[in-house]
Amino acid sequence: MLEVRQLTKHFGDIKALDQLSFRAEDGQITGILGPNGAGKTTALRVLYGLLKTETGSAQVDDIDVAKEPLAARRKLGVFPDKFGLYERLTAFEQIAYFAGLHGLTGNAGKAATQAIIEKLSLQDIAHRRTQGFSQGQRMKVVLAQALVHQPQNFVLDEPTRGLDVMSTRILRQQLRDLRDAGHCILFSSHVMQEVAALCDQVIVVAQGRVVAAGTPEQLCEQTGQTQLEEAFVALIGSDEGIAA
Ligand SMILES: Nc1ncnc2c1ncn2[C@@H]1O[C@H](COP(=O)(O)OP(=O)(O)OP(=O)(O)O)[C@@H](O)[C@H]1O
Repeated sequence: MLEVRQLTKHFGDIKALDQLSFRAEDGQITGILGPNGAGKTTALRVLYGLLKTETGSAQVDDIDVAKEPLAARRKLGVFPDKFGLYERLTAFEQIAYFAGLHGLTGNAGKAATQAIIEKLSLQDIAHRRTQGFSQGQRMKVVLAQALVHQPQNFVLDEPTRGLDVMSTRILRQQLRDLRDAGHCILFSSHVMQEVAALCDQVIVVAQGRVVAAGTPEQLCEQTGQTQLEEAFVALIGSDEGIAA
């Protein structure tokens, strides 16, 4: 479970978060949908423990992120918006390195690495250096490194940006599998189709505030629309910065 309560954050004169509160439950895929500059990335950075706010708190399961950042991070997998690989390392070494960062070293690290490699069907490429990997192969290695410590919660910032169709499909299926296994998935997006296709719950954010929250069907009902895109326009009064 992931929750933020009453977050306010300024960057100079810009109010990036304005009393932002939302909750993402276990066993659900929750999408934060909002136009450019709405505060999505800022909110996720607070959950990772990378950013402090002027007011409010962030919670990962029963842990307060500000008070116990390391404990919170152990329960969190993060799929970054831009990803790089250490190209001199093999996929196995890269994933094992991240296992080590989460305290899984020695045999425990190797076992965890082997387990996620099998889960994501990476056996064929596990012992190749990542230099020259296709985009789909790279994405799977990054996914494996984010999940190697078996976090209960998984946060992704615009996960499919720049991914090809095949990689996007693989990633979406993984998110559904994790959801079905009872994990909490939270991702940000400004791609309407992605949110409509994947999310159990949608949190619509604009100008650092939640303007609506509910299932895609509830948001449509609430606004008297049949399509999420139209519901979104009705909720925030514009579709600027949102991709169909
Ligand atoms: N480090 C920073 N310094 C100054 N301003 C920032 C910083 N980080 C974010 N902002 C500002 O805070 C606001 C919210 O930004 P944020 O990146 O959270 O939006 P977003 O919803 O993720 O947008 P996008 O969809 O474009 O990625 C924006 O006006 C942005 O310019």
